[in-house]
Amino acid sequence: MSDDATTVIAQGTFDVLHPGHLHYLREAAAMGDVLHVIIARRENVTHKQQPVLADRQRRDMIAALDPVDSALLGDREDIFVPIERIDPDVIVLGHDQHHDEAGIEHALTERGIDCAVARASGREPEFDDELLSTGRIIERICEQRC
Ligand SMILES: Cc1cc2nc3c(=O)[nH]c(=O)nc-3n(C[C@H](O)[C@H](O)[C@H](O)COP(=O)(O)O)c2cc1C
Ligand SMILES: Nc1ncnc2c1ncn2[C@@H]1O[C@H](COP(=O)(O)OP(=O)(O)OP(=O)(O)O)[C@@H](O)[C@H]1O
Repeated sequence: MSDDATTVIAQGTFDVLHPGHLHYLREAAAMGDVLHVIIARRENVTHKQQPVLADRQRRDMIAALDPVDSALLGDREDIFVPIERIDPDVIVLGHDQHHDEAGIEHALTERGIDCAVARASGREPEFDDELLSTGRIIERICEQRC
């Protein structure tokens, strides 16, 4: 890849995969030439229930998806460590992620990382019963199989 390639970072938990994840990763990939995806460590998922699936399993599934050039497990302590290493041009936040653009931009500037922060769009269900949320899929499994 040439030096003027645009490098993009997406990130998330990606527990049980669904088409909303694909929508986000396709949109992130379309913002540049190379897409790196950071997979949140289980211990750092504190804003909702922790993932059912192991860190490596979630990473390996994301790595196999077409829009993704590389998938890596996040840092355990400092979310800016992988960003410093990858040195992206754009970080894409998911449509519903609790991180705010201004806060991330401020932290990047403080660390001397020159990088834009963008927000992806959300994808709505295209047919009745399409589930676009890991939490909802797990609820459905519990309702129908437990
Ligand atoms: C720019 C950025 C970088 C991140 N890097 C890491 C990381 O290195 N390690 C980690 O465990 N979590 C990291 N995270 C946090 C997770 O992705 C975080 O849990 C995220 O909010 C998951 O949201 P989701 O469950 O809505 O996908 C990062 C988040 C952002 C916004
Ligand atoms: N329906 C959707 N449309 C667009 N992006 C989505 C959709 N669902 C998830 N994403 C994005 O995918 C990334 C990973 O999402 P995450 O792993 O939190 O899945 P989730 O289905 O939202 O989980 P949960 O239901 O537990 O909140 C995030 O950036 C999130 O915004």
